Amino acid sequence: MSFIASRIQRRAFSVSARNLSKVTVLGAAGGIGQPLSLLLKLNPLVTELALYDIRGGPGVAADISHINTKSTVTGYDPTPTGLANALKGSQVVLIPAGVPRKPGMTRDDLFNTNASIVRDLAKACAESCPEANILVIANPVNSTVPIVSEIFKARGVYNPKRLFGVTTLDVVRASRFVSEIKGSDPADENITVVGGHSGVTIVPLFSQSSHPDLSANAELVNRVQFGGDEVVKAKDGAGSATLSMAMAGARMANSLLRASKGEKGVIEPTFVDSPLYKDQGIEFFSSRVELGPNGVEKIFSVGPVDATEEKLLEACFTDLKKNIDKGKSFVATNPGK
Ligand SMILES: NC(=O)c1ccc[n+]([C@@H]2O[C@H](COP(=O)([O-])OP(=O)(O)OC[C@H]3O[C@@H](n4cnc5c(N)ncnc54)[C@H](O)[C@@H]3O)[C@@H](O)[C@H]2O)c1
Ligand SMILES: O=C(O)C[C@H](O)C(=O)O
Repeated sequence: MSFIASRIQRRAFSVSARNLSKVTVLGAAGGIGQPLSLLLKLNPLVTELALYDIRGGPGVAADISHINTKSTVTGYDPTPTGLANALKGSQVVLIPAGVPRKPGMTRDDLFNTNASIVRDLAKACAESCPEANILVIANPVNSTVPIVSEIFKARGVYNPKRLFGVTTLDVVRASRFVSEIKGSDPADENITVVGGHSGVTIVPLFSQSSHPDLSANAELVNRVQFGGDEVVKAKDGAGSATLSMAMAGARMANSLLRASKGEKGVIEPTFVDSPLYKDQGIEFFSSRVELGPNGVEKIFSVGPVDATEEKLLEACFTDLKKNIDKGKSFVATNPGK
């Protein structure tokens, strides 16, 4: 083959490789995993969908694979080899694997079960797809994201631009709740929510929206901070938000895929390794983040806040720091196999 022909062939390969987007869901047979996988199957940017769960992955995959969109769908056996194959070549890995809350529980009450699930899945990711974008949905997000970072660091493959705690549901809720009050279209309500993803660590910044008066609406602020509890209570022991979460997770994955294809100006709120409050010992923080081909492109600062929001941020910092430290020390004391 001539030099030019081989160059053309190599270029064609790299262009088509760039157009291939394998997305993996770990926990694909669960309450979130199933509708999330369905929404990903409907996304034309996804070319290959890999579904893994400790039970039921192949069944969900067989079902979804009959949907007549172009992507291929494969369900993997719950074995180390199945997990490795599900992850190999993946560009985006979503992790909703883990137990959900029951009424009366906080997200932190899930730590004892979910920390080791996420730790072990993170090890598999570090091994099989160290360059993938990892989107952590499993709670408590404030602690599970630091767990993933510690595992990647220990293996020398940590890239802070590729690790995301999914906090999209908080802005989805905030815009919906505001629209209910204002009688507006939620699509027109852009509400910034910063901090973390549990209770008082969720800080909506209504002063930055087109309704600055709403920052004084304590009931609304509380509803955004504890929106998850509303669903847990209504489901009465049958779990937490799954359908709205699937929509939020699919939106975040879609934004990452769009940005990875070169689209500019794609911004999502997400819990990332962030410089914003590192001087106060807070290593991860959710704020508006511009996404790009390398994952995190730009982390926006919180911006101006009013006196009420200043107090909310103070309460957020105290809890968030504890949650992050808890995740980090878990890996130090429970490194697993
Ligand atoms: N980030 C958010 O905004 C947000 C929103 C809603 C729920 N969540 C969290 O997402 C998690 C999942 O919620 P759900 O309602 O889908 O729960 P679920 O119990 O319905 O589903 C969890 C799935 O994970 C699987 N699983 C467990 N261990 C696994 C492992 N080691 N490998 C692969 N799969 C494994 C289970 O078999 C199950 O199918 C919970 O921790 C919940 O708190 C987060
Ligand atoms: O509330 C929960 O436990 C699930 C999730 O974090 C949510 O915000 O709905």
